[in-house]
Amino acid sequence: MTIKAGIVGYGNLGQGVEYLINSLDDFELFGIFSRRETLDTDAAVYPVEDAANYKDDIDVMFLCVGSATDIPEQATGFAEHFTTVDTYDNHSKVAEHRAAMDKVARANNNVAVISTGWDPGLFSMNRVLGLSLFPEPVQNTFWGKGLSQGHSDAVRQVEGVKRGVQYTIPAQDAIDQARAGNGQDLSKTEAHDRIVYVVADEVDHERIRQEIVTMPAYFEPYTTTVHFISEDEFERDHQGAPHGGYVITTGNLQGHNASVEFSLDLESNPNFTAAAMVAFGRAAARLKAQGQSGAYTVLEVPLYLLSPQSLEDLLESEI
Ligand SMILES: NC(=O)C1=CN([C@@H]2O[C@H](COP(=O)(O)OP(=O)(O)OC[C@H]3O[C@@H](n4cnc5c(N)ncnc54)[C@H](OP(=O)(O)O)[C@@H]3O)[C@@H](O)[C@H]2O)C=CC1
Ligand SMILES: N[C@@H](C[C@H]1CC(C(=O)O)=NO1)C(=O)O
Repeated sequence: MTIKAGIVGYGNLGQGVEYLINSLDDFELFGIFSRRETLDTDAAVYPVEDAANYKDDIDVMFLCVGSATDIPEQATGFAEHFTTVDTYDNHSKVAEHRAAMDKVARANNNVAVISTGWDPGLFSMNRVLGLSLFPEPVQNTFWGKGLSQGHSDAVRQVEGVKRGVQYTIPAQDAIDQARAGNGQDLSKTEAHDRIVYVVADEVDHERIRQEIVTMPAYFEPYTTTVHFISEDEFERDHQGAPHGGYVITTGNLQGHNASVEFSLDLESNPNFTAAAMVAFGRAAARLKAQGQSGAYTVLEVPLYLLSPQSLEDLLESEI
């Protein structure tokens, strides 16, 4: 089965998805749907407002737009016409997003796999797995040091921000405590600092700083530092998007300690997120082919559907 893919949004994530779709044997790229008329790509480019005209040409539409505003405003409109995959990562509103996508996807006999990527995504899967293993599990999640695309997108949505990125810094002593099984009293908000770099006109600096540090869900619970820099400094010092993190779960079984750790070390956050998104896109196409409809988080997608191999082959080689 060759999966015909569309991409909405040609930012960091959209470019990563394009690379993967062009690299994989079971996908082919129909085109890219953008708010901009010209993009630096060899792929066919279409106005995003015309997307519904191509509903019969695309098996899976990858929504590579921002989570701060784009997904809440646009995703259900795509789920009306397409089977979709998104990386929505405002954790506090994932259940709300799932309900909205489920209603539209079911009404239109489409599948919507939401909040894919690594957190939410692979970290979510590993948190649930770790918590399922022990009577009294102790679990901690750490991100970084690295560039959060979601937090950077949220910064860029603040009026007056011309360029913006956010780096997440975990406290090493907190990680050490979690690994030693002493993470029960750790607070994720106290265990991480958030550092933001912004290019903006000086007259807007104080307002922008306040809007960022008080931004609910993204920054308000954390210690956040905002630096204002020049365009030249931004170009010089803020290229690339490395990231990573850990989900650490410890527990005791009849007097025997156990520690379970899932870690990521990413040279490119967007390329890895795209890899997770495309694997769930493969699952979305299969769920649709099975006659399924509605919204699915990563916790609800059978793992084997992500693989390019058949279940039979996986049972032979990977069980
Ligand atoms: N769940 C997870 O683990 C992860 C989730 N994410 C999510 O992915 C989302 C997208 O991240 P990312 O791709 O880095 O965001 P970008 O800001 O790079 O792209 C988002 C959108 O902005 C538009 N855009 C990009 N560049 C320009 C430009 N130069 N001018 C005008 N518009 C532009 C694009 O739309 P258009 O082409 O129409 O202009 C694009 O769809 C994040 O908001 C985050 O929430 C990211 C990483 C991990
Ligand atoms: N969704 C995140 C992926 C991870 C990174 C992160 C953080 O640094 O706070 N939280 O979740 C992203 O957009 O990069």
